[in-house]
Amino acid sequence: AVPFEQAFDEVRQLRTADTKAFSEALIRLEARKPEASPLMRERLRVLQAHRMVITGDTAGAIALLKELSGPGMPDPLRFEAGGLLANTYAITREFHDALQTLEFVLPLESSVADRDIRHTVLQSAGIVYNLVGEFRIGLRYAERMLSESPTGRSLCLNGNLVLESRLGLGMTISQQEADDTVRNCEAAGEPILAGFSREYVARWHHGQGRTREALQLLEQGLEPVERAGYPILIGQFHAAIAQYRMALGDRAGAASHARQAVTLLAPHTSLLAIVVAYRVLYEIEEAGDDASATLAAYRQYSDAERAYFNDVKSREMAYQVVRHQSLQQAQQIELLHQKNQLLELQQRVSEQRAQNWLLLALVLIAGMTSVGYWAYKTKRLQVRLKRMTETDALTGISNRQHFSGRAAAALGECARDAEPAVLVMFDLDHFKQVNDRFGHAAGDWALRRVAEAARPLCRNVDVFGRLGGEEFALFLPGLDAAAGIRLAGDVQARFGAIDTGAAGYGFRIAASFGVAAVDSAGYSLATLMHQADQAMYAAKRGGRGQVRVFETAMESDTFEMSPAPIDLLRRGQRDDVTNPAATQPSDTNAQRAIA
Ligand SMILES: Nc1nc2c(ncn2[C@@H]2O[C@H](COP(=O)(O)OP(=O)(O)OP(=O)(O)O)[C@@H](O)[C@H]2O)c(=O)[nH]1
Repeated sequence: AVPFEQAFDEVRQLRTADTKAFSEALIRLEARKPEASPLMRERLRVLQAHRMVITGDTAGAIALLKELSGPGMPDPLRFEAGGLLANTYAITREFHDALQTLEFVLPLESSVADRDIRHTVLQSAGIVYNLVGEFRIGLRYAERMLSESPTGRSLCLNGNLVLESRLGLGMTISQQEADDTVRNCEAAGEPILAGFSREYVARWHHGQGRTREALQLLEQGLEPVERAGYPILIGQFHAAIAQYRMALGDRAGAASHARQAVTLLAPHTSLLAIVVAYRVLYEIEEAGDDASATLAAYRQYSDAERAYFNDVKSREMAYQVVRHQSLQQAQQIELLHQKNQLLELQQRVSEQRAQNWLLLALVLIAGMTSVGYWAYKTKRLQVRLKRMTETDALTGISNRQHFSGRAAAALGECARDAEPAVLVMFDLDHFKQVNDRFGHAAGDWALRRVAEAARPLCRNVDVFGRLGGEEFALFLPGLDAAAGIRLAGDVQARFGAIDTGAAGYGFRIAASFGVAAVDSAGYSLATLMHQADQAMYAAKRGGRGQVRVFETAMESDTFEMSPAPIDLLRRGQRDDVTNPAATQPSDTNAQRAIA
């Protein structure tokens, strides 16, 4: 007999290709359980959960998969089981749970070396994101997997994911792509997946006005799909055939297929295919002269349509609920809120001013106490508002504007007393990947931890601010460049100690630091900021995770590389110039920073 692991892989490959053979082979494999390693035994349970899903015991599968993807289990197992769990939730239409499961499952991808397992889970993720209307994310997963040259079943699934996402986004598809996808699925011996690809391609043909081709494609594919025995897919075929026959004027054929679709799909009230089938039946009745039959058909059609739209809405809602709001939105809201408060305050102040005269009279009677109270309240409001406009909403430290104001004032004092001063600027490394891989909420979490980590190292006279995005600055009056370097090192060490596990992820936080002191910049904040930025830029270019002090050579460096003005280099273009990794996703540095 073949070794257990090999037998296991063979059984696993059967799971969608031939469900009956899969169930039988799984029973034989279960008998060999004593030979299996502890991890393989748990993976065997994942396959058992898969069988439960196939046989309709989704509740049993969910309970088992929750256990297998639980926090105590090894990461690769959690990943594999969690992927199937998300998939199962999608089948039971619990999209909120599906998305929440993916939130913890996807970051575990790096713990799994086996491409097939990784792709299986990423494909489930792609399918779920498409189901909630996030086709762009689905497409991104599919394209990422395609870049790893999948074969067989995986190639077929990815092709389907690409077609589904592109159709969802209203993008174009090439004839070649459409043909290849169907052919790849057929070649993989996956009749059900081949059926799905035919269905997508037919939909595309129909959308392009080639209804005859769409019809032919489905009619040719109907027989193998019926043999594969997956009722939803067979129903979808019948519904689409009915729709296309109707469009081509064949009412009798359309009616017969529509009825078959309704019979097969009746338990799944929120499918688009059932809406299509009912619409065909309604259109046929409408052309006849039986008014009450027309009305009855119309009711069924409109009920189905309403159920479908409600379902689409609730899926999209699930995504919105699970996805944490992006910072930009949050900041915009915050800004509006602050503006409102300012207006409110201005109004209140002017109202209060008007009332002050009246108050004067009252003061004569009520005494000074009430004036004091009034002034105190106004003052408190003003102070609160001032604080709000000065701080960065996410991290609670100074925002760019306030930082600049305070640093300029402190620098002025240093100039007057001929004291040293140093500016330390830093920018988190590969932060985009934190957002991309773990979501904006994780990125926000990291930004807050970063501010918290650096703040305790500041003295009262120091100014600490967030300049924007993942860029921060510390202004240290009375200190020189050497002290700035030391501080940068201490801050970096504290970043290294941040436990991202607390946020449920595993990534490393590091930054590139640029230091500039008044020895080189003079007492101009603009020059200090510019020089610290140049030094930080050199730290990025030098491999990130380092501290660099400004040197005049850096200045000329920049200009040699590009004649663009500094400002332009600062925004966006800098990556292209200094970080070839930006265009090479396989950059090993980038991988390491996240791992
Ligand atoms: N979560 C979150 N992300 C932010 C915020 N502000 C900026 N970002 C993101 O920070 C990322 C910055 O990316 P890049 O400028 O490409 O830099 P990077 O990925 O850190 O790479 P290097 O700086 O070159 O090491 C972008 O993805 C921004 O969307 C924020 O307030 N919250």
